[in-house]
Amino acid sequence: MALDYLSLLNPSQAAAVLQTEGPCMIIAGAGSGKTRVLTYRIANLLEKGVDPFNILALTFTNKAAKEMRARVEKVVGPAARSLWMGTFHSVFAKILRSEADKIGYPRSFTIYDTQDSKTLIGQIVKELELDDKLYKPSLVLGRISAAKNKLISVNQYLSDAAIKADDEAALRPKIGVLYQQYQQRCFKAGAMDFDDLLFNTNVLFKEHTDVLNKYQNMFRFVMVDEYQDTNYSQYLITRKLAAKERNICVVGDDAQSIYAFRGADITNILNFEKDYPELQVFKLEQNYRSTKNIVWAANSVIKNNQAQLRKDVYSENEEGTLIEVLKAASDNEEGKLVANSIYEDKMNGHLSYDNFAILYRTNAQSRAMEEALRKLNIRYKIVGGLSFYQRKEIKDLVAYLRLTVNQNDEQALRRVINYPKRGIGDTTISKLITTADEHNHSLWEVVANADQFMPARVANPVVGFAEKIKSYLVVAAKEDAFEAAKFIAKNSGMLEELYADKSIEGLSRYENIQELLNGIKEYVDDPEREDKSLGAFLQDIALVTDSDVKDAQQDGEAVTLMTIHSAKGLEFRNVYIVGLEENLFPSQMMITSRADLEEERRLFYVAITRAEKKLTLSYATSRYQWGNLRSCEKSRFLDEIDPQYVNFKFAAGPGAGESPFQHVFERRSNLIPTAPRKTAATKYVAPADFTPSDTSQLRSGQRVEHAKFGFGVVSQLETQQGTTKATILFEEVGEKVLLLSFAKLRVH
Ligand SMILES: Nc1ncnc2c1ncn2[C@@H]1O[C@H](COP(=O)(O)OP(=O)(O)OP(=O)(O)O)[C@@H](O)[C@H]1O
Ligand SMILES: [Mg+2]
Repeated sequence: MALDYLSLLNPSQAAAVLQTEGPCMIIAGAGSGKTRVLTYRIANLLEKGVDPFNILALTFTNKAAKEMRARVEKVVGPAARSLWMGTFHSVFAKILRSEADKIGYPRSFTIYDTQDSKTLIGQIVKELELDDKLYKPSLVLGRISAAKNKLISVNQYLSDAAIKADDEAALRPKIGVLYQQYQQRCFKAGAMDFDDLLFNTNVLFKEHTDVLNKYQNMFRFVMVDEYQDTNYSQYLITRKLAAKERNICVVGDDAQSIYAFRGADITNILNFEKDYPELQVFKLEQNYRSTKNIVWAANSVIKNNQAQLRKDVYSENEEGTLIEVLKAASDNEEGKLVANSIYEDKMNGHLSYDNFAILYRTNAQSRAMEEALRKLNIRYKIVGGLSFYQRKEIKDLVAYLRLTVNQNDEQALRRVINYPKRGIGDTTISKLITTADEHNHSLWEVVANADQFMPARVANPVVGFAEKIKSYLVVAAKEDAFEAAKFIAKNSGMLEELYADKSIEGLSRYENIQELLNGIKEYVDDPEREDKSLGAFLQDIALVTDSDVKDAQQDGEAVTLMTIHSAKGLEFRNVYIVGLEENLFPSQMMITSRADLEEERRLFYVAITRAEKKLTLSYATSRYQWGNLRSCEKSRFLDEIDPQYVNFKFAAGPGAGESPFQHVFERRSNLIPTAPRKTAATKYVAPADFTPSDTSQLRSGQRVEHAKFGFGVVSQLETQQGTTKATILFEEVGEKVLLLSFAKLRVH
């Protein structure tokens, strides 16, 4: 035995690890070692001689899977590499890659991301001439997604009286029709969205018992982490797979269920008991992660929830420091307080920036934090948010790659048919789309044969485009993903177009493309990679969660910034939970019922329990929202923590609201040599995700933000020969006259 792992477990944990046959469930508190038990359980099975191909372990993020695999490898060696381990989506996408043809999809199906789905829905709404305010793509997609997660097919949706009544009551009677159209279009395009990956796996297993049998025999041992967050569709897949051998082990914590809004269903835990009467249940109550104070505080919060299985979580670790609360006058000041506190703790405790995490409710809150960290020259990485693969130029090139692998991919085709510009106008594109619809052809078929029904002048560039894509197909068939992508980037004209743009933004777009090519190179150079094709690479990136992308990009020690949702299962020495204000956390949008409030509270519980040694909470008394400064009230959650575990010392006293650290902060900024001395406290720093707005409707008097000059107000607009010049009075640099077409402004 490479490692005596049983000595690293308490008796209940060890019992759960040794119980390898039959169904078992561990529903236990945060930090009690559930994930550790799963890991060692797998190691134990392998040591008992079980073939790694017979073990399926489902985790919540790709990152968690990677970590689990690494830990198993430490115990059992390279056998760990052959385990089936990953998120539901990645594992079943892989299975569909070899079985999709049985349910009518190509094996090389495309995976539509959320943005693709929304764009497609937007197009259908337009074509059906529906009100796009009523039928917002995100809302429609939400309804479709909820239906799919409950395994409600288009036909069931259209014929279900209760659903119909619901949609009619919401004045949105056409959702069923949109679902139908959307599904048809995806199918025709050979594409599946994220929910389809699970929905279609269910269809596959239902309609093809031979296939189900094959996987039942293969996955003799099934394990699921974070079971409380599975939805019905996922529940059914695991139930079907485990039906034969009944060796299924699930671990989770009902108090950490935070995905009800996406269809996660706590009744899956209750169903589990019904499905397997012979179930073995293990209890883990000792938290090994956090100090006593943190565990006590977390318990005092969660006990306000009515809907929960009673658990007694305790810690044998040191009592630790009290939980600190920081009160700031504004969101910017909140950022400063947090950045300063991180700096001090790192210096005083000789810690690494990796020990720190800042958690927030919404992605937008990262801006103030980023600004403050940058001013103190503290490295950070953002997990989630606008990821690399969300950037326009990356999506453009990826669209070319997708189209090369699957010509029916309509979203990809539309994205690049006239990019870079090749003389195919909007009217021509509309004509192509209507022709495809009228004749029930895919858009690609129409594009490739445009010369048959369009005058040569119009058809030539369209056919030329199709010829280009066909030539990429040939290259992709004989070259690896890197060579193919490089060829496509050049031949499509994208590289040239981006290279010609010498602005800072243009340069960074060009660099991003290079970065993508670097990434593909790294992918094909991996000695363990068997399939180096473009198709394999695309599948890989379609499934990387944002967190994984950032992970791969950043190295060196850095503070982690992320939403609480993406922090699930993770742990950090020092944790900051920021923005503890009413309407932000708990979120105004999410709380319309007691159940919603309880979900927000569970989210707070998840956040608190990420901390090992020190927890800091912060809030601001005013904050910009939609361009207006609003005053804020502190979150009710702060009052729910038993006050004996909290140190409110910064919130009271004269001058409350001003930063108690202000002087410290200023002094610090000056101490750090790399921070520019004079301007450290005031100089504008553009946020990392600076995305310019559409300025076609810009009016004078409007407040704008420029990546270099900061905030300002438009004082004059002047249009001559189609070129508009804007005179803007900037707060920091004074008046500037800018050409609107180049200016890259964000309108507030
Ligand atoms: N018996 C043990 N002895 C020492 N450390 C332990 C033991 N069990 C777990 N730990 C440590 O406690 C921490 C929490 O464990 P783990 O992440 O497995 O908990 P979890 O129940 O999965 O938490 P969460 O609910 O947040 O997912 C980890 O750092 C783990 O290594
Ligand atoms: Mg865990």
